[in-house]
Amino acid sequence: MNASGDELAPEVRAILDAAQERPGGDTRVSVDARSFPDAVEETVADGRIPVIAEVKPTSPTTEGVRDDDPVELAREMVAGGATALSVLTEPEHFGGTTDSLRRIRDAVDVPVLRKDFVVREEQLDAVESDLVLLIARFVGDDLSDLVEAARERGFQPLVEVHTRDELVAALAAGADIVGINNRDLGKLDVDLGTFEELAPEVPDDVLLVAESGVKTTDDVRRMREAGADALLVGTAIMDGDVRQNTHALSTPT
Ligand SMILES: O=P(O)(O)OC[C@@H](O)[C@@H](O)c1c[nH]c2ccccc12
Repeated sequence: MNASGDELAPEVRAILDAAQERPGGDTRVSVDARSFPDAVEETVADGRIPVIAEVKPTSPTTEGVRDDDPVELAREMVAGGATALSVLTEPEHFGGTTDSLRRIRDAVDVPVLRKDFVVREEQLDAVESDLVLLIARFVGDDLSDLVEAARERGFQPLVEVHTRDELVAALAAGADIVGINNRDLGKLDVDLGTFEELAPEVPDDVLLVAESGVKTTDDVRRMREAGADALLVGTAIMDGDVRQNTHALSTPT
């Protein structure tokens, strides 16, 4: 697999070029992670739907920037019933910072996913988090090594895939938390059918997350019926009252 991905939307190409240059941390982190599988189980036992709410100040597919205090947004998401949070730390295209992740993780007690374009081992050391995103398309042949490097530091790696080949690579790398991204990072368009197509190929003991494009309770139901253990929602939560939006999407209808 080509680690850089040849046919990428220009915005994504720019994100990836910037990510490749980004330095890592100087010292190796050692994380005492909050268990994501336990958090999912507790939510289900509570009769609610596990939602990972994403603090995403902006993105290449969003208009404008939300400049509220990220910590306040995070608290509201948890008050609305979020099982976990996803925090963008990519600075140039998503308005994220490692500092806001640090502050958010101090302020809440749910597991926090670091959302970034990690392509080299030392970039794992930039900041502590409970889960860390590894995007199969971008790490290519280094996936197994990065999964292992993440686990050695105490992170729970969430491996993101968009195609069958990437899913096969993720499972071969030993991923036990897999996110199927409905957004094609080549074209940036979203199709919930991606999750429906790939989910049946995922073994039952893998925790499966449906990512991107989930906007309504109907979308939530559709992804749950297709086998999603949890949903990762950004835009539809960030648009408006984040507490109310999180509550609506995590409440069974
Ligand atoms: O805003 P949405 O459509 O709800 O999507 C959230 C999340 O899945 C999306 O932000 C995302 C999925 N994979 C990524 C990788 C990097 C940055 C962002 C992402």
